[in-house]
Amino acid sequence: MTALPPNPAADTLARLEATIAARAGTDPDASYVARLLAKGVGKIAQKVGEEATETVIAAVSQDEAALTGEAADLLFHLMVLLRARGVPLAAVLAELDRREGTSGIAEKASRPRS
Ligand SMILES: N=c1c2ncn([C@@H]3O[C@H](COP(=O)(O)OP(=O)(O)OP(=O)(O)O)[C@@H](O)[C@H]3O)c2ncn1[C@@H]1O[C@H](COP(=O)(O)O)[C@@H](O)[C@H]1O
Repeated sequence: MTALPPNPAADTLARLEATIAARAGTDPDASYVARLLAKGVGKIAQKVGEEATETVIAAVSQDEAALTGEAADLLFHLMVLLRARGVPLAAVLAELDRREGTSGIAEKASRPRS
């Protein structure tokens, strides 16, 4: 089997997932992650929605640096939301792996008509 090349992006997200897990249940006054998790899924989901909106605004009206920052905020809050719902990053990555090579256009065309 051919070895896969190193994947720094996946490493970064895996480290972030471990940090988020380590913060769960710690002092909310000392950790933003702990504070978010203590607020529950509803509040975290709301934050993800807000960060998604800010990312969209940056994409259409701001520079690359602003978009990069908002995208990082969005990914971070999404990772906290996954933790709050008990969905491991590996499950999301496995779903992306499963989709690899399937054209979005072909997949949509294969859906049963409603
Ligand atoms: N990547 C991040 C990260 N990105 C953004 N943020 C925080 O997310 C918050 C978002 O700011 P906003 O202005 O949108 O939100 P807010 O106004 O403070 O919140 P609201 O009360 O208005 O909802 C800020 O406090 C940012 O500092 C992050 N906080 C933490 N991390 C990572 O999580 C790790 C653990 O952080 P702590 O739990 O704080 O130790 C850190 O070492 C980082 O690796």
